[in-house]
Amino acid sequence: MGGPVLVYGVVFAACLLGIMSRPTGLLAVFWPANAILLGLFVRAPSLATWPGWAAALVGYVLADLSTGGEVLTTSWLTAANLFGVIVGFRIYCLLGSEHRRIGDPRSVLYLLVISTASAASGAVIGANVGPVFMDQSRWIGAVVWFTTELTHCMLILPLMLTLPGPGRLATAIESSFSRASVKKLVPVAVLGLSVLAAAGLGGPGAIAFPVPALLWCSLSYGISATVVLTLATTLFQLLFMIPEVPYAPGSQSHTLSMMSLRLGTVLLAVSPLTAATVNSLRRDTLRQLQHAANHDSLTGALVHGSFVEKAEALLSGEKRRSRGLAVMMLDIDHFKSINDQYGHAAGDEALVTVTELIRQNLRQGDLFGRLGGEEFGVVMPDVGRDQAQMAAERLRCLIRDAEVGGRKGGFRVTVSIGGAMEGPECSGSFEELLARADVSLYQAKHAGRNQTVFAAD
Ligand SMILES: Nc1nc2c(ncn2[C@@H]2O[C@H](COP(=O)(O)OP(=O)(O)OP(=O)(O)O)[C@@H](O)[C@H]2O)c(=O)[nH]1
Repeated sequence: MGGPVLVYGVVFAACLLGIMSRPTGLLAVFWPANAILLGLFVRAPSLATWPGWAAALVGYVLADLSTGGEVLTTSWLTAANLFGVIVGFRIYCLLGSEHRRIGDPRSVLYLLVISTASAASGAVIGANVGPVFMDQSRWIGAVVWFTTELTHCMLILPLMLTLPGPGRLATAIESSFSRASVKKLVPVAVLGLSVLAAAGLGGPGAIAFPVPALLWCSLSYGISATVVLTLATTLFQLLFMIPEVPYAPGSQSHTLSMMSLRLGTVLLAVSPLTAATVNSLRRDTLRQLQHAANHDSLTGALVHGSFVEKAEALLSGEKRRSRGLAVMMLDIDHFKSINDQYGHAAGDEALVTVTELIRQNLRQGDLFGRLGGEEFGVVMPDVGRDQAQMAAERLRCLIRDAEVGGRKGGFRVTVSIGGAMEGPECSGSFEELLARADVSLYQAKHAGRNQTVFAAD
């Protein structure tokens, strides 16, 4: 029940907004209802049920009738509005979900094609606005309807499809402010300057002045921020910068020239939006590649190189803290015979079990990685020797008591642990610390395995 009520409320409010911009007896200048309804249904397809469409119809009709619309005019205007939205929505249903949130470089082009199809469909019925509202031909009526609808779709749909939900929006704004710096604000400042320069200099080419700055913004910020900046720039241009055309207002040539300028202004947004999607896809791919390069595919733990790199960074930061830093090496005992006895897959399962146990029992800020084969490394910053030894023993006992592969007759594994401390009395590089932990591990193995040995300071 809540869905249709929401749809009705949104359509009714959007229509009232449009009607407010409608001079008496003329066509509305701003009509966001169709693009908003299309965006709502594309974003939340579960709302596009029969009751949802019926609620939209009631919203259109009641908004018009309650503000003095005549039944016949209201009927064909509503038919034109709804027909355009239905066509747009049906085409969107044919596309993958990534295009519904503008997550692919082709999404903006699809958006343009769908907006064109939706606007053209509505214009077939909406062409009547020519003779009824403008004292012009149906052809001019169709052009005006088409241009107005396409403009609104290209302005409103990107925002509706990319705006994060309320929770994510608050987090995104918070993190943007926390990461904001003067350097990061340069592209948006240049955009502001180029818009001002365009407004100041004027002329037919001025609408393209902000495009380079918009492209810079699209390469510097995420897709949502680019959509907002593009929308703000385009709206500013549409409201304050459309140049005069050399035709008498009200003439056919004047109407066509104004529509052409309006369309050209909106279509300039295609490049920055496409660049933003390409850039955000590139960033996501890089992030995934970086994660794959830094983490072991079986256990998800850091690989040797990344572990050492992060440990060295931790060690250089640690020197400024009060307590020591512990480095431990954990090695599964007789792992070769586990593989031989239970099979390689069971050996892998043992590696995953040990990884999970270690990971779950470390503090936030501790570092953990797989050094190779059945050998793991742990760095605990800001600990004393006793505390580190206790933590190592606890890990050893937890691993000893856990069962691997319980479903088809499980088995147990043990680990030997070698540790070394870094502190005021025993400083050194991470390489030296790891070498001392390795010697302790060797001693633990030599002394019978399943035990912890810490190097003397
Ligand atoms: N299942 C599995 N086995 C691995 C993996 N990486 C290394 N191994 C095996 O781990 C075994 C390590 O054997 P060793 O170095 O002899 O050590 P160990 O048998 O644990 O003996 P100690 O360390 O002395 O207790 C080798 O048989 C490797 O093939 C892996 O990713 N999965």
